[in-house]
Amino acid sequence: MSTADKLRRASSLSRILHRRILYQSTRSFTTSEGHRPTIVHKQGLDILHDPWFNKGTAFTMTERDRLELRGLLPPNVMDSEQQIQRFMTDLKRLEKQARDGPSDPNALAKWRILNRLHDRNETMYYKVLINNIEEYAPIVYTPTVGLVCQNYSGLFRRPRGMYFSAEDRGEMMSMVYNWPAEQVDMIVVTDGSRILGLGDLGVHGIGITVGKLDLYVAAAGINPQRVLPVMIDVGTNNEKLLKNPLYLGLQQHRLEGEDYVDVIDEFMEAVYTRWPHVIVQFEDFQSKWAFKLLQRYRNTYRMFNDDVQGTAGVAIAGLLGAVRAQGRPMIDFPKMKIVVAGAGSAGLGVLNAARKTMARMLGNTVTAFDSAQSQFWVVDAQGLITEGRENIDPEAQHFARKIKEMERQGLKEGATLVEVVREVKPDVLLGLSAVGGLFSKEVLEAMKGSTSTRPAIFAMSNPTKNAECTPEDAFSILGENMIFASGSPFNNVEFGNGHVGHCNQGNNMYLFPGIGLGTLLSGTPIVTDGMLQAASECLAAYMSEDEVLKGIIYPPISRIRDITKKIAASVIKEAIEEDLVVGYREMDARELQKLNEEELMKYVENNMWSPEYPTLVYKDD
Ligand SMILES: NC(=O)c1ccc[n+]([C@@H]2O[C@H](COP(=O)([O-])OP(=O)(O)OC[C@H]3O[C@@H](n4cnc5c(N)ncnc54)[C@H](O)[C@@H]3O)[C@@H](O)[C@H]2O)c1
Ligand SMILES: O=C(O)C[C@H](O)C(=O)O
Ligand SMILES: [Mg+2]
Repeated sequence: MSTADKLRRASSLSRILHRRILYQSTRSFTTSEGHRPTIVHKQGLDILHDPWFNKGTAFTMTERDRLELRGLLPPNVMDSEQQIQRFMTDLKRLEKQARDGPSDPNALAKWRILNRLHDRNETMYYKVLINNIEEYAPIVYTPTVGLVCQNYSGLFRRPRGMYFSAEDRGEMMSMVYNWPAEQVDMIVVTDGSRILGLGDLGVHGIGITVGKLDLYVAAAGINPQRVLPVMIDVGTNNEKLLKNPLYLGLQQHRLEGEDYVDVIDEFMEAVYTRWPHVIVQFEDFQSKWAFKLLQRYRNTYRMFNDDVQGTAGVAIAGLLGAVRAQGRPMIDFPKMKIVVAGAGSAGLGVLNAARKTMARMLGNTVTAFDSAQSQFWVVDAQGLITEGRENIDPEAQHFARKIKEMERQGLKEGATLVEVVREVKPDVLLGLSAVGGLFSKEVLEAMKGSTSTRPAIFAMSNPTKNAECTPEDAFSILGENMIFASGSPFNNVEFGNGHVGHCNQGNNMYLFPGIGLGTLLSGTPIVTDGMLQAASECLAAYMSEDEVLKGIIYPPISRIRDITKKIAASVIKEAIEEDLVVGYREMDARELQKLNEEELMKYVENNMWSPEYPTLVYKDD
């Protein structure tokens, strides 16, 4: 019997056993008032939102099936004692001094207040978020969302989104109908295996999908009634969670190989059967699956991987900004020497896209590709990657440097980051390593040798504590002239002479909402490289000459709704160019093709949801 079959059998046996116990216990207590069943006239989310009937995670599996709750709660069934223990742990934590991150000690408390508002009144929640996006994006999104996922068992109150678990195999096609919305435009899905730079957080990773969708609503105006956060729980390899009785997910190691792919396949089939036009964004899957799943689905479904593709587009836009900031034209990009620390889903995504962009600028010939390749030096946990590396990840293979060539540069397989920076003297040092402080004083000192007139540091890892360095560290060593970007927000640095060191936020949030909205409104059946490139170029061109010369290479988050609109329009234009445009609602492909620039922007704008109360009218049917 395969592992999958064994698991299925074990789960159905436990359900039968559970049912028997339940039956026996009701039989022996039939006379006692407290144990008479309560008749309810509701099912699904209506039950979970009713304080009289809601039992949260304590709904048994049989009840979940009876009441159409399957998939609407995390998979681990808890008893009321455990529920109270979870609640009390959280309550007590508040009594201690909260240490929520370097910039805001009250971040988690703010998240709770916003989360409660989200549960009570969606329109008001999004109005608050949109009107104060600069202040609250760091609460609902990175960095606080990382802390939320780490503390999710205590913070969990009312479920949001859907949970598909390894135990639901064979059931997903019917479970999707437990979701109340007839139409879903956008799904963000994770398996919780690499949440930001925090590692495997299992089922608690659901928080990141909620955070990403908050930005879809706030920045792209996707209707909040049509978004769906999804957690696919295939187990966790986080030993702490496996031992924690209050963990909300399946307490088993992660499924691997075909068993794993079967679960993801079943999920994709189920959601596309119910909502054939939905767009699925894959988020925070560990690298080994991120690439494989992207290849598996990208030509069949409307999907993309944010960490691989969104990050790549944002990084390219930033790199082009760094070229312009030197007073050079973008076309000089292929001359940049770039050292990348981190060769996971994000690092390799950036490397592949940057190489393609350079090669295109050089004429797209074989020599152009080779020449582009030689502009990158990649350092991972084992140091510089060369062709001498044993068991090299096939995705990283393209960027492995020739041993002879490296010897000429005074470098060898496994050379340390500081050695590489010292020898290469790069224009850009870009980190996607998830190692906080990796750009140490020594590394930044080595960057002083950069041959660039304006060196750039991209410390892109999240959340804040994982940033490869802080802007203070970088500016204090490299001086005012340097360009700085980080994945999580930091404040600008004041030099005390009236000058300011700009801290740009290089985060995929500047792209994914626009990619999703453009995909939706063009109706394209797939998300192509051309569309991603168009999105990235649009972001690169968004900053004015004056701004980039001041070192401002990304827009402030206060402009995110405007930039998202423009990115969506650029994706639609590319879909038209590639003859993939289908249209959306009453706008068909032919009409869409006829729109001029201004009309296209109006079309995008008119389809963006805004948080305004509609007039409600009661109709009994
Ligand atoms: N700013 C953004 O928009 C953005 C987008 C996606 C991911 N990220 C961040 O990027 C980080 C990495 O994500 P991922 O999916 O690629 O993770 P991953 O775990 O797949 O990859 C991490 C990589 O870093 C390497 N690494 C580890 N220690 C290192 C060291 N000491 N020196 C050099 N390299 C080292 C690993 O070998 C691996 O190649 C995370 O912190 C994530 O939050 C940021
Ligand atoms: O979530 C973010 O803030 C960016 C990115 O998707 C990440 O995984 O770090
Ligand atoms: Mg991510």
